[in-house]
Amino acid sequence: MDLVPDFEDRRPGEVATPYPTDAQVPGFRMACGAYFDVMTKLGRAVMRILAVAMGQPATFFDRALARPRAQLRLLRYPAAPPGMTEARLSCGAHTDYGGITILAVDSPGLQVLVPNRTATSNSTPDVVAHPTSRAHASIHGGTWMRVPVVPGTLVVNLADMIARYTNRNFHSTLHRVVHAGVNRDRFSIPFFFDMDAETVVRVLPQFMPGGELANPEVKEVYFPDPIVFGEHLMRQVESTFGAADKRDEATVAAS
Ligand SMILES: O=C(O)CCC(=O)C(=O)O
Ligand SMILES: [Fe+2]
Repeated sequence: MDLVPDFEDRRPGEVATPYPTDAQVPGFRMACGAYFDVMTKLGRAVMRILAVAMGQPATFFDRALARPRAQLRLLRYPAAPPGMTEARLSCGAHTDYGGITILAVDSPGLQVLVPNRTATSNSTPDVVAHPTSRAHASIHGGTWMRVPVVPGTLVVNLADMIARYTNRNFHSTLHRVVHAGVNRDRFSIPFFFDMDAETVVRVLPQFMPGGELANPEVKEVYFPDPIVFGEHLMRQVESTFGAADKRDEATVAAS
């Protein structure tokens, strides 16, 4: 049995889960709205910092973020049933699709892959457990690192478009959730802060091999062609949710 999140605000092609009424859960909707607004402000600030880190003016993303694609998900991973000890994926290995994800978690479970650039005998075989990791053909395994829970902090994951702008000098973090053998629920709140779906994304010249910001070890041009973010999004959503049944078949050992 896999432990998958049992609530999120929407799945592709579906309308958002209706909010409970104020009589049912007083203040819930208002709190979600307030959190969304604060995260949008934070998202803009983080993207400005990221722009500077990418050698661009702080305003680099402003146009693409005039109408951001922002989504808040409220996830609950149910506690493992009594007696279940097997380690199974609660959320299969994947990368997020757009700009950044700002994540609040209440308990451990999130793991990120620290990739090897070149093949070694220690390569982790289950990196290919999820269809979207096809995008990671150049990553020859790596080590799953447990992300510590530090009260009062948020986790920021870089997503696919940042890897594209930087020719993978900045990674779009491959991550998964392992919440098994734990007898209490886990809650997490990812806020996906992405550019307008019409944004055209191409590798910045500074990150091309030999470019002034490029790691000399990165010799390959991973993304020769520009893409429209919305098209990437559609493809990834189809491959992720279309294959959801197969997604978590692989049993994983938490490293
Ligand atoms: O629950 C988590 O910690 C991560 C969730 C996640 O990666 C996602 O929803 O994309
Ligand atoms: Fe994610």
